[in-house]
Amino acid sequence: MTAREWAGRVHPAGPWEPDPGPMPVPGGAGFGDMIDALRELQDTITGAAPPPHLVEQATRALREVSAALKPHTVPEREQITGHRMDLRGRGQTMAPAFVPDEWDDSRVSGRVTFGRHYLGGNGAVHGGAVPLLFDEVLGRLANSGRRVSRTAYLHVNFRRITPVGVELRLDAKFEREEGRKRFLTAALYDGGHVTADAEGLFVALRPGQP
Ligand SMILES: CCCCCCCCCCCCCCCC(=O)SCCNC(=O)CCNC(=O)[C@H](O)C(C)(C)COP(=O)(O)OP(=O)(O)OC[C@H]1O[C@@H](n2cnc3c(N)ncnc32)[C@H](O)[C@@H]1OP(=O)(O)O
Repeated sequence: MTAREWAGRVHPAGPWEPDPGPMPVPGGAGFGDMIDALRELQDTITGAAPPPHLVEQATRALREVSAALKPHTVPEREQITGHRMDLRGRGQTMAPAFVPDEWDDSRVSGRVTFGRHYLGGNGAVHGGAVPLLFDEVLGRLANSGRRVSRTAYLHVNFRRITPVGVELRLDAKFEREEGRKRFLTAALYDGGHVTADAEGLFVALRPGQP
């Protein structure tokens, strides 16, 4: 079973928890640990001011890891990152890992922490990383139990700074559907305060549309 076929399996409990079934998981049970280690590395490198000799040592070590993995490069449909729905953040590090707590096909509520990697400045998350998180969560909700759609627009309001290193709550809602158009909203909370909110239009793809 390829990673993409595996991603299509949905747990009876809901679309945010796929049913692994009796199968060897693509990448094995440890794939998520590798991705967590990569997240940690991104945060650590972002925050580090190491001496030059340590920079050279780290560069060599990173190149060694890349060289070991490169022979295992696969086409997109067999790629594991982004397809392992059982893992935090679908097993990718592009967006911060969203951890769903409650969900159905019309709403999801969960937690997220932007690590140091996502720092813009003065303790605030980069203004490009917040829409990335909204697109990830709204996109996944838009497609939950429905035909695949793509983001047509995503409007984001930055209400106050989104702090780095703080656990935040994100609530997202499927508002309505008009033909192929799906309208969704979301808000990101630091305690009782909204730091950013979003409205997105997702358009269901026609057969054969990329
Ligand atoms: C498969 C295995 C996967 C396994 C793993 C699963 C992972 C699952 C988790 C995914 C989580 C990440 C989710 C990320 C989601 C993205 O980020 S997708 C990437 C970013 N988006 C894109 O690249 C989209 C690029 N744009 C397009 O492809 C096309 O413009 C679209 C959006 C498909 C629409 O084009 P179209 O199909 O030709 O539709 P069109 O007839 O023009 O418009 C249809 C309707 O929408 C309206 N509309 C279209 N665009 C707009 C707009 N910008 N503003 C207002 N109205 C608009 C039209 O006016 C029209 O309205 P009506 O006339 O019907 O009232």
